[in-house]
Amino acid sequence: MEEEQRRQVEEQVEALLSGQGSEVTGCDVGLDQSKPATLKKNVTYIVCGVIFNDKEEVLMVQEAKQECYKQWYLPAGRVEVGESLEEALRREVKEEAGFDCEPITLLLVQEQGPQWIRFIFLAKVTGGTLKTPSAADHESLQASWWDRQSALPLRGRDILRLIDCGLKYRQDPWHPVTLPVDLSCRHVVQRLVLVFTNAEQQIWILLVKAPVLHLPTAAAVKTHAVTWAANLVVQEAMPSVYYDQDVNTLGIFSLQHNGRQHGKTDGVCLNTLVALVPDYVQRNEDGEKVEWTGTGRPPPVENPQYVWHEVQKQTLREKLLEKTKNTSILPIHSLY
Ligand SMILES: C[C@@](O)(CCOP(=O)(O)OP(=O)(O)O)CC(=O)O
Ligand SMILES: [Mg+2]
Repeated sequence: MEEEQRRQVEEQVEALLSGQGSEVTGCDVGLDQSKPATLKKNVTYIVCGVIFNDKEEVLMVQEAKQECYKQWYLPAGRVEVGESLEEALRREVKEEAGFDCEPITLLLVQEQGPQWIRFIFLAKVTGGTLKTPSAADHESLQASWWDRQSALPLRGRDILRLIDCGLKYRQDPWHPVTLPVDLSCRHVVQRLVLVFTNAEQQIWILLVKAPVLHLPTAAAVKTHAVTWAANLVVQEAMPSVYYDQDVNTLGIFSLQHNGRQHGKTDGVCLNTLVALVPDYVQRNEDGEKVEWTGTGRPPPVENPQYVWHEVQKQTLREKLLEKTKNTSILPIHSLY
């Protein structure tokens, strides 16, 4: 029975690695500290489009808002109730720049806790016309292609890094195309593929045992970064060695969002790869701290709800080791 469950977990991890999602059926950690996500109440999602023309100029919009009047920014805006992230992107680019667009991939997710998550897309123009000053309205004054060299009064310099992300990805698509998977979720959660690897190329994944073996799912709490949820899991699984570990969220395999039912499916599930790396020291059998040599087994779990599963499937092991080494997955940056 357990063997079958382990096999199923490995199958699920392979599916997540290929960018698929899977239904969020429950939450193991943090649900008591988090409420169902409700757009414009306890979560704000922002979409932002990085769009280039064939001269590698980037599409910019001139803001009409009082607080940033006549300053330039990427087309961006808040997701509205009932929208998918891609629908919000298309709407914002149309309203602010006049173009129809098609998302190519997510480039980056930025977060300041579940109450502010920004999804940056690389996208391409598929129709429409550039918004001119004669079409100025409350959404924007106009749009323009920017050569990224000439002086331009910016609403925020934070977009320079986003433009760089887009340029780098166009030149070298260094992670798989990653677009939101249309699966509903009530909370903002991280489903963790939390791994421990050693110098012998072995790799373990931390699993929760009941009701059946599964990947830990942790709800984001508003007082911490979304990615803090992984720390909560490690703290619960191995409290006495928690402070000797680095919990590194390496990136997102896939992202699930549906958004159609306000207050019921406003959540997001981030399927994340997290590496547990002992600090430069580990403890020996006598509990003394010793230099970690990169060999050996993962730190023992102390909570009977958790168990380490050593990956058996060769192809999965190789894929996970490669992802963990090269972090060739969608990045998530906590701006907390
Ligand atoms: C990331 C932003 O700076 C840009 C998006 O916000 P907007 O103010 O442009 O929102 P809309 O009015 O919906 O277009 C917002 C932020 O939180 O900093
Ligand atoms: Mg805007």
